[in-house]
Amino acid sequence: MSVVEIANLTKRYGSVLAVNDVTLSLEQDIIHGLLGRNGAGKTTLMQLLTGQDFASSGSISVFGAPPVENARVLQNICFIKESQKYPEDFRAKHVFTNAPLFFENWDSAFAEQLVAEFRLPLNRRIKKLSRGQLSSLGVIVGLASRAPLTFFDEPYLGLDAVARQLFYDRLLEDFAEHPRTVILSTHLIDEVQNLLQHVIVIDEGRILVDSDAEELRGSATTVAGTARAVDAFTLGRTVLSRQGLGALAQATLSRLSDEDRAAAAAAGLDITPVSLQQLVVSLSETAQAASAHSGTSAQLGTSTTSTQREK
Ligand SMILES: Nc1ncnc2c1ncn2[C@@H]1O[C@H](COP(=O)(O)OP(=O)(O)OP(=O)(O)O)[C@@H](O)[C@H]1O
Repeated sequence: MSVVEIANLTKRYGSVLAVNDVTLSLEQDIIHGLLGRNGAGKTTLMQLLTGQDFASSGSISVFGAPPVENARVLQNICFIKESQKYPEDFRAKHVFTNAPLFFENWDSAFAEQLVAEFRLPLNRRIKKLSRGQLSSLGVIVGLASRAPLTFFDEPYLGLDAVARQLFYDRLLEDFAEHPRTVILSTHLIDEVQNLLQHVIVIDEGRILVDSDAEELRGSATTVAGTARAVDAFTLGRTVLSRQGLGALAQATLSRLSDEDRAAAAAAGLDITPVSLQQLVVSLSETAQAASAHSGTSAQLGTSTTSTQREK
């Protein structure tokens, strides 16, 4: 069942198309990754979905209704973002005393546990918190709110590696016990790749990928070897990216059949699966090249459309 349905959604800021004709649905109780380069449109999309901004055109349905000024919808949403504003003079503890008023499923014991684990100083004024501590505060609210629809927009700027791992661990554990729909926007793709069940890649406001994460992981392969062997093998196939170094080269290709693999191995090529991060980079590069070539926003090559939602 889908929690979010958007159709032909567009958001313009003057001449900037921050979100460009996006059609998408988000399934209930799934952890989604929302990935893309700086300025791709991730925050704008989340602002539209959380009723913080109006669309220029298109439709949005969240829990069956448009989110803007819709209390029934908004009370089921938690949006954690770096730019969160708190009342002047608020201390961290005030956030936790107020949170149950906003979040029906708020779990105070879980919040307390997380405060201890993240070592968040409760009595300190929020404006005095370090960047990482401020991120911890957001992450704790996002987890303990147990909102049916939870958005994390780059939630961990400034968080150290230990705290980030803690976030991933607690998210997965708590999600297992209390499934909900999560949208996690991040640039740290390698770190979260095993956390994500569904991956959405946005570029210049358009959806490049909308795919089950497992399917996506198996959807591309890198072959490496002599440039001559790589080029012979890739001739006639869709190449997502190619790097060369002197007489050596490697190319990332979309899904290879068993026969393709055997042929690559017979040609002396090394075959390795592509990480989600490499894949996102390759797809973004392909899209950019296509965009530059056609003068319009990119569509992926035919062989990668299997990773895109059927429209
Ligand atoms: N209020 C605004 N006025 C004008 N342009 C805006 C506004 N908000 C966003 N934009 C532009 O819209 C585009 C999408 O921005 P958005 O913040 O959604 O990207 P993002 O994917 O979240 O980027 P990042 O990863 O850098 O946070 C960018 O080109 C940005 O400059």
